[in-house]
Amino acid sequence: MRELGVSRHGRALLSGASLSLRPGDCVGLIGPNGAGKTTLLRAALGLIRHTGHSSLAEMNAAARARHAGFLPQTRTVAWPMPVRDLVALGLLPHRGPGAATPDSATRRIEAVLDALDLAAFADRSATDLSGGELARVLLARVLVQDTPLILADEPAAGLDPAQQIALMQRLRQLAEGGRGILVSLHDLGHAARFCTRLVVMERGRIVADGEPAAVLTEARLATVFGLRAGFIDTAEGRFLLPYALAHPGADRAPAPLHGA
Ligand SMILES: Nc1ncnc2c1ncn2[C@@H]1O[C@H](COP(=O)(O)OP(=O)(O)OP(=O)(O)O)[C@@H](O)[C@H]1O
Repeated sequence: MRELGVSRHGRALLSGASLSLRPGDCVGLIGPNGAGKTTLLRAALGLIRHTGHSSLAEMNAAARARHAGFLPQTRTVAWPMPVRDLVALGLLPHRGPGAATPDSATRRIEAVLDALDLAAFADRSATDLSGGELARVLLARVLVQDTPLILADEPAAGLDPAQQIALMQRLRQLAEGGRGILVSLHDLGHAARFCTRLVVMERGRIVADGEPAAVLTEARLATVFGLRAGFIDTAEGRFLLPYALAHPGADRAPAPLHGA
């Protein structure tokens, strides 16, 4: 994408966003609430009105669905359909509605359900799942779509800690297998650990793009995120752990509770 911009009611929600996603990239899109991460993902996919250039947005819907899978932040399932059928919808870009599911596709669905520990849910209604279970089912639908690019908007939200790590490992593995991943997330520790590259957004602009260690500096953590963080060294590497507000007393700090 080049110089992507989104404005609403005279306010710029996204300005001058340029970014390329290559095979092998696991790019973490990070930034405080309201920084413009969802806006960038949606504009990149052509889902909202924008200015500038995005190669995905310029494709027709069928071609785009073969190029990029999208996991939106909202996880609404309108119909009480079985999990297996919901996941099978990921095949539509490859075969068209109503076509019979070939054996290879059925095997792919079963393999993805197994890989995400969802086999036991396959016949359950998707509307009867817990939030974290549904999140995994929607990821399964994107994986069945089998696209070279995956854009995911806060896919870790609502997952338990083990599932969050499993998700981040999976996204990293997919990148290592040659896909391009662009994932928005708030856990800076996971961003630093699992992403090959981080793009930082602040007030609708990309303010940094590079390797995690170069991007997550003490100064940036303080100015962009309002955080102080430390590093924990373990046998498996170095981990970033935010532990305090950088500016206690500023508007990010919680107001005191009277009478508590
Ligand atoms: N249709 C719209 N009209 C007006 N403002 C909007 C619209 N959509 C989003 N915004 C505003 O644009 C800004 C960026 O929103 P966006 O959802 O992209 O942020 P985000 O970085 O994904 O935030 P979060 O981490 O909270 O999910 C916010 O201030 C939001 O209120």
